[in-house]
This record gives sequence, structure tokens and C-alpha cells, in this order.
Amino acid sequence: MSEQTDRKPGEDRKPDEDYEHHGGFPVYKPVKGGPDFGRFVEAFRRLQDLAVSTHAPDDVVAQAAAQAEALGDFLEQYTVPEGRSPAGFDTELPGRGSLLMLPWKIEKFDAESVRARGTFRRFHLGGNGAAHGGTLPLLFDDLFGMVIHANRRPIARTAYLHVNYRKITPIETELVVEGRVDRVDGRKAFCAAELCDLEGNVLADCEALMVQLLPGQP
Ligand SMILES: CC(C)(COP(=O)(O)OP(=O)(O)OC[C@H]1O[C@@H](n2cnc3c(N)ncnc32)[C@H](O)[C@@H]1OP(=O)(O)O)[C@@H](O)C(=O)NCCC(=O)NCCS
Ligand SMILES: CCCCCCCCCCCC(=O)O
Repeated sequence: MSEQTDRKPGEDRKPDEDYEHHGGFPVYKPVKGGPDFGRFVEAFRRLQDLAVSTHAPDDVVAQAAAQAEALGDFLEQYTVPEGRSPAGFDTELPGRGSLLMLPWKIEKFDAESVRARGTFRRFHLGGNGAAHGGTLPLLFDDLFGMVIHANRRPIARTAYLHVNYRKITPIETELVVEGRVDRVDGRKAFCAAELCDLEGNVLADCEALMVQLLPGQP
């Protein structure tokens, strides 16, 4: 039976206490990309945006496909296992250099809250100028991973994520997301976050349960 606590986030444990207890996860460390890695990622993001926003003549599509295939052949030999690529592990880049994550920049990272700023891009379009509904849980889920880390808690798995879509979330518009641990109950960290426009309007909010893993748990 776990103990309910009113301790503030980040005050429930000493720095590094339990911190290496990441279930069955490897202990991740940042992987710094080289001087051109940020440029490399942004070039691919631009291609993602273009791939979903162009309707080029057939011969152009054929040429672009051939160039993309050649680039894939060029890069494939450098494939590395999980945790060894800077993609997703370069903490200085928007979205940590991962093409999957939203390319947002962290502007606050402490036990009180984590705040990030950025835009949903054309790649993230749902319909009628709004971000795809599935991209908001991705933004919140990744934010909560950082919130857990900022609270010096071991890696947790998302048990649930509840998103309230309050207003249309526009693409290509600067927005801010901020989240925190509201309450800790043993292995359970109850988190909350809001996605706002620059006027402070809440576009969506989210509650999630992040469960700390048991030893060896995947
Ligand atoms: C989340 C997960 C680790 C919890 O499994 P577990 O370690 O066996 O833990 P339990 O099922 O005993 O749950 C731990 C606590 O969380 C609670 N809990 C777990 N899932 C819950 C949910 N969806 N809603 C509410 N409470 C939940 C349990 O009731 C329990 O509470 P208690 O300690 O007060 O009894 C497991 O279900 C899992 O791995 N799910 C997949 C997670 C995932 O893939 N997430 C996306 C990628 S991160
Ligand atoms: C040093 C960079 C650390 C990056 C940590 C990535 C953690 C990934 C956890 C996976 C969570 C999920 O599947 O939703």
C-alpha cells in the first residue's frame, strides 16, 4: 500500500535518491550531435512539411523519391541502437533532435514546472488549419517525461493521459505548454499541463498518471 503525501513535487526525495531505479530501462545519457546535427534535423523537418504540403508533377516526385532513396542508402550504414543516436537525446535541440517529437524549446525546467514554446508545423496539420488531435497527446506525454525528470524521479510509464481540447489549436502559431507534478502517491505521479496561446487562452489541458517502474519492468 503506497503512502499518500502532500509534499511538493521535487521535495519527496533527496537528489539522486532512487534516481538510478529506472525499471528495466537502460540509464539514458544525453548524446550530443555534431555541429551540423541541428541543421540536419531541421532539413528533415522541412522535408516532412513539404512532403505533406506539395503536389508536384510526376517527374518531380520521381526525382525527389530517387534522391530520398539515395540519401537513405547513404545514411543506413550509420544506424545505431536505441540511446546512441543524438535524435531524441540531444537535450539542447528543439524536440531533443527527434523528428517524432514536437520541435519545441524548453524555457523552464525545474521541480516546480517544465515549460516549452514552439509551433505545430504543417506536418502536424489535422484539418481546417488546426493541429491534428493526436499530436497534442504527443506534446503532453513528452512534456510529462521531462516533468518527471525535472522532479528527479526515475523514468515512469504513462498509465493514462486525459486531454481536454478547449479551443482549436492552430498550426504555424507560437504557443506555450507548461506542466508539473500535482501530487505524488508512492510510485504514482499525477501530472497536469496546459497548452496556451500567447494571449494566455487555454487551448487544451491534460492530466496524466505517470507510474514509476518496478525493477526490471519494461
Ligand atoms: C503503467 C504500468 C507500468 C503500471 O503497471 P504496474 O507496474 O503493474 O502497476 P499497477 O498496475 O500495480 O499500478 C500501479 C498503481 O497505478 C495505478 N494505475 C495503473 N494504471 C492506471 C490507470 N490507467 N488508471 C488509474 N490508475 C492506474 C494502479 O491502480 C496502482 O495504484 P495503487 O498503487 O494505488 O494500487 C503498466 O500498466 C504498463 O506498463 N502500461 C503500459 C505503459 C505504456 O506503454 N505507456 C506508454 C509509453 S510510456
Ligand atoms: C538524455 C535524454 C533522455 C531521453 C529520455 C527518453 C525517455 C523515453 C521514454 C519513453 C516514454 C514513452 O514511450 O512514452
